[in-house]
Amino acid sequence: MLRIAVPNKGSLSEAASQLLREAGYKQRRDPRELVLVDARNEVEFFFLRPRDVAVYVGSGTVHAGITGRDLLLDSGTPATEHLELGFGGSTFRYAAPAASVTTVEDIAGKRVATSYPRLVKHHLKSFGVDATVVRLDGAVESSVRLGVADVVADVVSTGTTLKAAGLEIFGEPILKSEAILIKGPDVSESEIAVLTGRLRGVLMARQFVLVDYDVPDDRLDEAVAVTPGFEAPTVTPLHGKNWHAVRVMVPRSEMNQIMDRLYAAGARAILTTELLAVRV
Ligand SMILES: Nc1ncnc2c1ncn2[C@@H]1O[C@H](COP(=O)(O)OP(=O)(O)OP(=O)(O)O)[C@@H](O)[C@H]1O
Ligand SMILES: O=P(O)(O)OC[C@H]1O[C@H](OP(=O)(O)OP(=O)(O)O)[C@H](O)[C@@H]1O
Ligand SMILES: [Mg+2]
Repeated sequence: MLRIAVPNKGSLSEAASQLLREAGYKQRRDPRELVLVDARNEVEFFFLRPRDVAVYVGSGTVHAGITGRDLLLDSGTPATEHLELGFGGSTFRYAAPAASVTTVEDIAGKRVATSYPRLVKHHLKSFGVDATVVRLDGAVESSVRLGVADVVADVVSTGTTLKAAGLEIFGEPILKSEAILIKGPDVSESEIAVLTGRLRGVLMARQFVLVDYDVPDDRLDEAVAVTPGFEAPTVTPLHGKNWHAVRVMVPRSEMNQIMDRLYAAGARAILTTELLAVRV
């Protein structure tokens, strides 16, 4: 049975379970459940602390897991990134009280508070900067005000937490993170091919919509040029009319612009439909 680790709390937990649910897997109803067997899909889910997911996957006791790229890199385990999951996006950045520290080089000799010590030490080393890394469990932004650090290195999403703590980001992002599927060092692609295919299918169904339209034969090429699809659109003649019907996938984010352009190209009865799941 395939063993998959899922964050049991925190920012990634709900979205990870929702993604798995949409991919046809059973997910827990009670947030206190730690293990769940999905016998029909031959998968066992382990709900673990987000930070521990990479530890289990890296040690080989669990085949695959969902975590953040920042957590994977900080873990130092041999688990590897397999698939970007399109949620839990954040950047990992340095911040300090305005004007006190403005470049990575300025951190030399100072104290940096973080929950990601390995990641930060590695980054400082790559810049040749010698500094003291203070490891904290969370609420890192308070460390400067409370006098245990001069600089913080932490996850930034909206920036609200930093602002409230009177800190400003400086330097380039240390890392761009998002939720990812990771796999163990000895797990082959084929072992997790069904899981990967299903997750890709859900991500694709979220990113694309299906567009149907009718178009006069003499403007078919013009309309098809607007919606080339992946391979080629499905084009079917309409009965008793010099028109064709076209069915094609288009990016959800461009859906309305594409519908406008299709209308201008003579297409009519333009319909957009949500996709539930996709296999490509
Ligand atoms: N505000 C946020 N927006 C987006 N992603 C975030 C945010 N905060 C954390 N993350 C991401 O979530 C993952 C783990 O962070 P999370 O806060 O869920 O775990 P934790 O800090 O270990 O747990 P907890 O906060 O419950 O102690 C990381 O990959 C991080 O990048
Ligand atoms: O830029 P923002 O949108 O404000 O989000 C970033 C904050 O979210 C996370 O904190 P979390 O809630 O996980 O608390 P923690 O520090 O205790 O982990 C992260 O550690 C930052 O503090
Ligand atoms: Mg957190």
